[in-house]
Amino acid sequence: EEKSDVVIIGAGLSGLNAANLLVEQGFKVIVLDANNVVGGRVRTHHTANGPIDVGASQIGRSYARVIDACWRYGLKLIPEDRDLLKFGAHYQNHWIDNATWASHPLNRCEGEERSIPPLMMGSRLAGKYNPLKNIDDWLDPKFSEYDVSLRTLLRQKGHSAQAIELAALSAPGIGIDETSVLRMWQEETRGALDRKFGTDVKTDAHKDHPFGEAHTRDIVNGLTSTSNIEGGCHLLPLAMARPLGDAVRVNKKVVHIELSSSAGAVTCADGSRYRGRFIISAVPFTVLRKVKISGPPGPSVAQAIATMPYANTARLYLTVDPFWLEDGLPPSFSTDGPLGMFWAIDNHKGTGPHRAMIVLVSAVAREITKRGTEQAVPFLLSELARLRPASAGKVRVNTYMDWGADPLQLGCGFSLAPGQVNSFARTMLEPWEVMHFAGEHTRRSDFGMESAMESGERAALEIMARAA
Ligand SMILES: Cc1cc2nc3c(=O)[nH]c(=O)nc-3n(C[C@H](O)[C@H](O)[C@H](O)COP(=O)(O)OP(=O)(O)OC[C@H]3O[C@@H](n4cnc5c(N)ncnc54)[C@H](O)[C@@H]3O)c2cc1C
Repeated sequence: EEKSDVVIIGAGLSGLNAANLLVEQGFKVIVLDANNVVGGRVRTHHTANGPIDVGASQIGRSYARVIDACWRYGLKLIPEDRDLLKFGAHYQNHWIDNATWASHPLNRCEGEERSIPPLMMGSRLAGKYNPLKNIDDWLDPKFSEYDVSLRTLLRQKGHSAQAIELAALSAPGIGIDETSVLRMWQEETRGALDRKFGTDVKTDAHKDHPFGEAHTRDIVNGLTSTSNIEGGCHLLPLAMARPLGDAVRVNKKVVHIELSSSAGAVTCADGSRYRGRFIISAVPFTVLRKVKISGPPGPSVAQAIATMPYANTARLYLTVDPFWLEDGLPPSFSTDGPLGMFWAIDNHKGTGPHRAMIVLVSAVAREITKRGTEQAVPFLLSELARLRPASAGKVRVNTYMDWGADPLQLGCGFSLAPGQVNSFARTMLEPWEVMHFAGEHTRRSDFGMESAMESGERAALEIMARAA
């Protein structure tokens, strides 16, 4: 049995940030990760066409901790080059041009709903009613009445049946019924803050991006609105693990955590055991709920571990010849079928190969996971060929990633079901005996990678205060 001050479970950004901060303050730490490499949801696949970030890639201007870490470790931030070509939609077996959708015979929406492109309905209507001003308002009990699903909110606001049906195809989070509106607004309010850094986002040809992104190439404080890490985002967790040396152990799948009021012990699948005065769980609750936890009953976090839902995304990364020049249909498009979305990425030349992605979220992502990776890729390619016969022979696969199928993740990001902000989100950070919690799912005010860093910092500070 090996002893340390703090045993950290999970070597994603949250666990690694907590570890580095604790080591700086003189704590002995051990970081255990079940995977054979650190990084978790920051992962780069090295393909014949160069590195592809299949997890996190985008670094906003307001990502103080992530940018600081990149600069500290000498990683080069480069402007993101992922402008999407014009979007349309394949809806009820018809091709829809967003520009003429308002007068399309299939459009049965009402009033101002009519001019919202099908793909944008979920995020536009969710955003329209967002009353939050500050990034932690989502946890303020004064907004507790909004801990409801988007469908409930849209019905309360009198939206048409078709607007709600379209919102269901594109709702942020897991889906229109599965995610609390407060959780959607947390992400949106934090995203709005990011867009305020530097210059205003200009209205440009890419404003109909499904996630509301609009990349500006203006340089402010050395950064464009969205940066990537040259060579791949995975270089960041690798750099953060390096100073920790052999305190980071990979291939260590934690299967049992024993807790008391004075210490904790962790057992791995290979039988190795680690004892610590404190423990930090920095793994998603999808996987923590499969780990046996013994000791006194847990506080409200136990309910969160057992029931917190997770969203999924699966993505097929392609190189394509511009088949849209042949069929005249929109280069990028959303569908109401199992293909999800096809994103054609501008190569800034028009002709020649382009990068492209098939992006599945919500219900279609859940469905693709059931097929298994080997069947998923041919299935998605056949769907693309069915919808766009001109793509035949013009599509090459670079790589594929389904986060719901990864047994160490079982999803791409946390969600909160309607009612869960009120039932446990405000109190779930209370430690369970000596176990503290980090990970993007324990965020208070940030999002994406920055929320993982935020949470690792908070958990480290909690332990420093308790140990003092
Ligand atoms: C497809 C995708 C795209 C994204 N894009 C962006 C983006 O562009 N910008 C952005 O800011 N954020 C993005 N994110 C979010 C970002 O990746 C996450 O918020 C962040 O990486 C989460 O870090 P974490 O430390 O909380 O968890 P994780 O990275 O999930 O780390 C958890 C670790 O726990 C390990 N583990 C699991 N089970 C066990 C066990 N039993 N024992 C020991 N170890 C275990 C795992 O192997 C993993 O390494 C994206 C995420 C995904 C999936």
